[in-house]
Amino acid sequence: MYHVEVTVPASKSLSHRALICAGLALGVSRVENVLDSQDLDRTRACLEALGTQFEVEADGLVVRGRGGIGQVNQASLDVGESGTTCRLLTAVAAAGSGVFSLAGQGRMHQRPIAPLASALHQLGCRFEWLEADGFLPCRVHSSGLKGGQTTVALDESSQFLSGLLLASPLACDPLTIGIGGQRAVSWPYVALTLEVMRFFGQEPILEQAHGERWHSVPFESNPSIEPSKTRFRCHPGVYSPQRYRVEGDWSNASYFVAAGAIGPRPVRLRGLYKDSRQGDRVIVDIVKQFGAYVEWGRESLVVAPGPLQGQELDMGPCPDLVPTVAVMASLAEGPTVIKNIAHLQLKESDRLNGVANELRKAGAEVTVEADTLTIIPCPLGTKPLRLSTYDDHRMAMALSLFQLAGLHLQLDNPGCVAKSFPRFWEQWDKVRQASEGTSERPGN
Ligand SMILES: O=C(O)C1=C[C@@H](OP(=O)(O)O)[C@@H](O)[C@H](O)C1
Ligand SMILES: C=C(OP(=O)(O)O)C(=O)O
Repeated sequence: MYHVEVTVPASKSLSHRALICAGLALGVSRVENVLDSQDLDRTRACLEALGTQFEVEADGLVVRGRGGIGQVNQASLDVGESGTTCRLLTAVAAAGSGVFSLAGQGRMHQRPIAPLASALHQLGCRFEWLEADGFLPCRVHSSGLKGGQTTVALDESSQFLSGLLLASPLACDPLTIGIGGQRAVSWPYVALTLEVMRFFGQEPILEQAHGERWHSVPFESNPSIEPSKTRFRCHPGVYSPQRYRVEGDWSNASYFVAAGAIGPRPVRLRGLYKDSRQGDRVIVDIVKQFGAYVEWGRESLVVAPGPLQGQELDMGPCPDLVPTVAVMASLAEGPTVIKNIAHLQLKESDRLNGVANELRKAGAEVTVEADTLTIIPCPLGTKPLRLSTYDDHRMAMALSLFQLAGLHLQLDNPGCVAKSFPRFWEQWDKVRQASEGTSERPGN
């Protein structure tokens, strides 16, 4: 059957991490195929404020790092709406010496950083909250990280730990990072942090407690983490400059994987790495579980529609896929239950309630409990549908899947995709035109 073919952009998470490690390295790195998006602009600008220099090349960036942060005196970091920039670079900046002013935009001022601040406080930094305690804007006063022992709670975000790990080689002394709280959400993202750190020459050691003793263990992306029995041992060191190529983004691939699953046309995706450590690679297993057909070629993945059946899923490790899967579920047969996703409320929008609201407008029956979303598909209406993106890129991209069910969709802010995928609509047009034979976009 005729395929629609799309190329996915570079991984957002890996781009952030590669720029940070290259920016902290001593010497000149090349980071190829870096994601070009609003969030990465923020990470680049913040690293520049901390002393890293960038030059644009044909296929990426030349990055001149100074071997850490050092004495900065004063620096202002505007993290925009990027949680990853905020959490990762707050920890990295705190490894320098000076006063670091941090501010963001929009929803970023309501997304927590208190658990990270508490962990950094244990290492000698002081946070001055400028509006609400535990939220941006704030100032970090630091004379460097002293090493020793700290604990970070990961019930709300894994990014706190990723930040501490990235900063750990810059501490004066060896550092042990314990995991506090009841559970560790979004754990596969920690694997990405470790993978990029290792590439740039630094390797924190994961340990688990067995009785009284701690043992070093290999990192598994999907274990059931017992926070109090998990810790990282980190050593001071200097990142070494490297040539790093960013692979494709599985979170942003999810809209096209789901599009293939929903149909009517199979979708061929290029630019993805089959054995990626990105947790959102699990979208392939999820659509298969729903009933779609998936086939890997040498350099591409083809997803073809099947009769989709609702499922029960734990999506704690892969929160960014929830809007995608929720829309697909409302076009399937039978109920879908998505569990362990309380942290969805802390994203660019409250995605737990936002997804529920918009799916209901489309005709699905949706229940939200503390950390669970239940979706019962109902016949979709035929009237033009005006849906809200909440200025959230993942809401915009996921909701566009409704067009494949023949809905005439209007989105209030389609431009918000620029946060992670500025060329989304170009790629999406191919899918939509193949399904509808029109050239109309879901604009205002
Ligand atoms: O570390 C990262 O690159 C990310 C971690 C996840 O956030 P949380 O750990 O806050 O769930 C994810 O939602 C975000 O898009 C990217
Ligand atoms: C939550 C996201 O990103 P961030 O936390 O970096 O804002 C996302 O891209 O869905």
